[in-house]
Amino acid sequence: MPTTLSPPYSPKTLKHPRSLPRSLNYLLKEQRLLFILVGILIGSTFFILQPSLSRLNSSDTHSSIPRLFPVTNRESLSNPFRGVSSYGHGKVSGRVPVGIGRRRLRIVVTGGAGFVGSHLVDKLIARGDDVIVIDNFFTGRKENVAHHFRNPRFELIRHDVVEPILLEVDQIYHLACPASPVHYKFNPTNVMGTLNMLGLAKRIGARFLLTSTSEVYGDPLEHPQKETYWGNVNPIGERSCYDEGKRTAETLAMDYHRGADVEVTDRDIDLYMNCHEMLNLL
Ligand SMILES: O=c1ccn([C@@H]2O[C@H](COP(=O)(O)OP(=O)(O)O[C@H]3OC[C@@H](O)[C@H](O)[C@H]3O)[C@@H](O)[C@H]2O)c(=O)[nH]1
Repeated sequence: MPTTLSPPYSPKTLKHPRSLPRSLNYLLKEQRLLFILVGILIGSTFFILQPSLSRLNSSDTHSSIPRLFPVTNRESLSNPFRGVSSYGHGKVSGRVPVGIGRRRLRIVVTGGAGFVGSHLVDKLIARGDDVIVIDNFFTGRKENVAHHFRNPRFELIRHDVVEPILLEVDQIYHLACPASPVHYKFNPTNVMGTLNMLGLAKRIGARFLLTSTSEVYGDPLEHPQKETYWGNVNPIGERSCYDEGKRTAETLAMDYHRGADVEVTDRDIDLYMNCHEMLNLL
């Protein structure tokens, strides 16, 4: 065999890995480094300024809405969300870059055909969320929400919250409650209804807002009532089933929070007549 023939296979010579000085050299050539630094600077300025600008905008829009009552709420005892970022506008604590808008939420409003509920529904729909109203029309009226009927983001279910219901939502605003003495005497909504809705919140991991009332303090001896005040209550009076019902609902809500990690907040809706405020609570 002739020895001059070249071997059938010659291994490829390995490229030298780029050495550090060569990479630096590449970066420094043609002012590439300068361009990178300017890019980083522009990017960070944008992300730093953007949240402050959007905060400015949102406070502008809020300023036209008068706060009807001082915000002395029942928060410090019962709101485990303090310090937790809220989905609502104006309270967003994280920085959300432009283009990544607020996620559209699916929300249940029980008692959404009532006075307070229907105004809350208007606000939620205007904010861009999907809203399901559950109401048995005990005291509420279909007409209160009729203007949303053609909106695909709105649903109305005739249902008594005293019976369980299964829905997939992110938040539950629980307002269903017989509000006048003639009605609330005969109705276990506050206990059974709240229990069912808390059970739902627990199963699907939804946040829960309970609309309470200053009547839980009974005939208070302190004015205004502080979070730490427990009230002066009459458990056997004419109106007691309303107060006791709401108190039980609060107890249940806190038990579900402590025992099942349900994120709850309960609010004295007498002080929170402004639905705009309520919107930012969950
Ligand atoms: O068992 C019931 C009772 C009542 N409801 C509904 O719940 C709604 C209650 O609305 P109302 O207009 O009577 O009362 P309001 O809107 O004034 O107050 C309501 O929201 C704020 C809460 O603090 C009150 O306790 C609550 O009743 C009605 O639409 C009623 O039909 C139920 O769906 N199920």
